Amino acid sequence: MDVVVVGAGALGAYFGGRFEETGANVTFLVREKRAEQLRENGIKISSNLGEYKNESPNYVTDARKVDHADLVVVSVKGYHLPGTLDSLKVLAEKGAYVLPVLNGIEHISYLQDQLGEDVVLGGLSFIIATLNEKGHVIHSGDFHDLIFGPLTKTQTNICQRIEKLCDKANMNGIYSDSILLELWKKYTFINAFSGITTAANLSIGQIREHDSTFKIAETILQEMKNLAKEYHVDITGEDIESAKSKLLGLDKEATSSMHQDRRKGLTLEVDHLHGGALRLAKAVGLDLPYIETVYGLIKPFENA
Ligand SMILES: NC(=O)C1=CN([C@@H]2O[C@H](COP(=O)(O)OP(=O)(O)OC[C@H]3O[C@@H](n4cnc5c(N)ncnc54)[C@H](OP(=O)(O)O)[C@@H]3O)[C@@H](O)[C@H]2O)C=CC1
Ligand SMILES: CC(C)(CO)C(=O)C(=O)O
Repeated sequence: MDVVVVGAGALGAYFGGRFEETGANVTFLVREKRAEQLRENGIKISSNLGEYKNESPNYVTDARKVDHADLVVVSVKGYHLPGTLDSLKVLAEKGAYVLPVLNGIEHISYLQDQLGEDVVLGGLSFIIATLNEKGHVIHSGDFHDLIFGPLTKTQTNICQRIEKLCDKANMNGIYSDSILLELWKKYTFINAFSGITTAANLSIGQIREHDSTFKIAETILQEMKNLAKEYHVDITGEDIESAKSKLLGLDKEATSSMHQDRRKGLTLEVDHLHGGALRLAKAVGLDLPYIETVYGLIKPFENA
């Protein structure tokens, strides 16, 4: 399969590297600075689940240089998505399907509007990954799940092909028949987890020590359930309990990628995640007071 990865950051370099490892033809579509890093340092994954290195990965800085693509994995931050649009249009015109793996939900309808409904697949990931100063992936934790699935009936075949590719790869690829629900479940979890850890500037263990602080995360889960319902997505009480158990079961040092970005002084995805929930809520006349509060607390740290 010919795969283009747009955004060779933590996620893109990880999953792109894992696909490359199977022998798939992977091209990283990157900007100039990252191209220089790939030229000098290649792709490298450090992980307890298996190391990988490619000293000379395929990369381009211009989508028009890609001859053919079956699949485009989009792994940029929410605030960088508009900047990828011209490239995605070029690749979609060449017949590629687009698999975004960003956290959040608004990007799905945004991409569908721009590229056409049939082009955009549903995708998300559970992984803890970051890039070091050389641009190499540091994967921690013992999970590396890529969940994907069709958002229209026409996408079954490409999703089966992705499943076959994932089966060969060192990752946990999961084909979901209800990817929209999975996207909302992840969005629910991440808004609670990234919201409380980033706003409090604490890892999850310290949050759990204070009932009144943990309660904020629990209430965000509930608010996201109410929001999903307005969009005809049924997140159940059991799903909320399972998200809460996940927060309770995480290693005490664990924290969200947004909180890690805050610690590093990087730009935060708060507008894409919590801001997105507030926009969706406003459109249906719903109040999300806890999410609004957390959004306000994180906002001053948004820009690097
Ligand atoms: N990291 C994690 O553990 C997890 C992250 N996620 C989600 O995945 C998404 C990606 O996160 P992550 O991989 O951490 O982000 P990173 O910041 O590590 O990577 C994003 C990459 O996108 C590149 N980029 C931005 N704009 C463009 C463009 N126009 N063309 C090409 N490349 C571009 C950036 O390159 P440049 O160097 O040029 O700026 C950067 O390398 C986010 O939505 C995040 O919430 C989900 C699960 C876990
Ligand atoms: C919770 C986690 C680590 C799961 O992948 C995540 O998506 C994030 O922090 O952005």
